[in-house]
Amino acid sequence: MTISWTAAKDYEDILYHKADGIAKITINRPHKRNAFRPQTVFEMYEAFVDAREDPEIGVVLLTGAGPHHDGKYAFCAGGDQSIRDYAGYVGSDGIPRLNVLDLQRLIRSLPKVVIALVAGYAIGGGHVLHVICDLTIAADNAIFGQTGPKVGSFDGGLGSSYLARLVGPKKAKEIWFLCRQYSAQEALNMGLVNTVVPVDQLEAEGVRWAQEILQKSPLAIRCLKSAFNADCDGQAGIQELAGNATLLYYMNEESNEGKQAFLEKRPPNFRQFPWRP
Ligand SMILES: CC(C)(COP(=O)(O)OP(=O)(O)OC[C@H]1O[C@@H](n2cnc3c(N)ncnc32)[C@H](O)[C@@H]1OP(=O)(O)O)[C@@H](O)C(=O)NCCC(=O)NCCSC(=O)c1cc(O)c2ccccc2c1O
Repeated sequence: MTISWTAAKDYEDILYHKADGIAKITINRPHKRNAFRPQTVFEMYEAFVDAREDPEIGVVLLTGAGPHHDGKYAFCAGGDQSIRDYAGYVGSDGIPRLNVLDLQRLIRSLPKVVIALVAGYAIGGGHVLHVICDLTIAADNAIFGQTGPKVGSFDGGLGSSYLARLVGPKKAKEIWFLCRQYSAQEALNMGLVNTVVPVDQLEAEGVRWAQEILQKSPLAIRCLKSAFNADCDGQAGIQELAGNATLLYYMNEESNEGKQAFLEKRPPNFRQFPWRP
């Protein structure tokens, strides 16, 4: 399936494209297996906000540039260890950050579908990124795994608790405690990804899934996404789900009567609306 991407904005560490209701965010540091630094995360955050605010966009594809010169592919190898210091990953401003956690929350709360397209390595914080995406399409060369306990890190948030939701607590503990690498087929078998396709068909498959989703009701998809996340995300999840209820209520005559009455300085006539069973 071919699609004519248009560059939406130029960045240093990512590529950002749009076409036909789909946004594509590509981590573009293949020399580092697409490991992220704070700037990479800031740029991704900005692109995701842009996609959220654009009413034409219903699906975001998240992927990694590649292959690198050595022929290897990567979705993302997590935080750039060469700039990791006390208290986080240090950017050009000298401030250490773990700002990928902000990005994780943004992806989960985005009222649109986010699909990870994974070719090659999805490792460490890069693995967590695909885990929190709504759907994952893996290339047949994809390799999944956590490295935290090997490199002196851990993600005790969504990276572990939500992973356990996907693959079950025993498997999630195995992934974190042993730091092994898993093939695309193993990932499919444990429910970590939705499907596996040949690497040269990865983007086309992602576009196909996106186009199928775009035929569906935006409000239904929006409410379903927040419903899927609500219990895991606690009060923030309930806030999101309830926000969608308010949004729908604002689109309703009954809600409009309250606002109109206020503006017209008259008592509201809510007696015209039924108390539904
Ligand atoms: C991904 C690999 C398994 C690939 O191995 P391979 O042998 O194919 O390639 P190389 O190892 O030779 O790598 C090629 C080239 O890329 C550089 N590189 C790869 N990954 C990183 C990285 N993460 N950081 C920096 N640089 C990287 C590598 O140095 C090579 O460069 P040369 O100049 O030497 O050519 C393998 O590369 C690998 O295991 N990578 C490390 C994976 C890893 O441990 N990632 C970090 C985990 S911790 C994390 O991501 C993390 C981030 C957060 O922001 C958090 C926030 C809050 C809580 C937790 C967090 C967290 O855990």
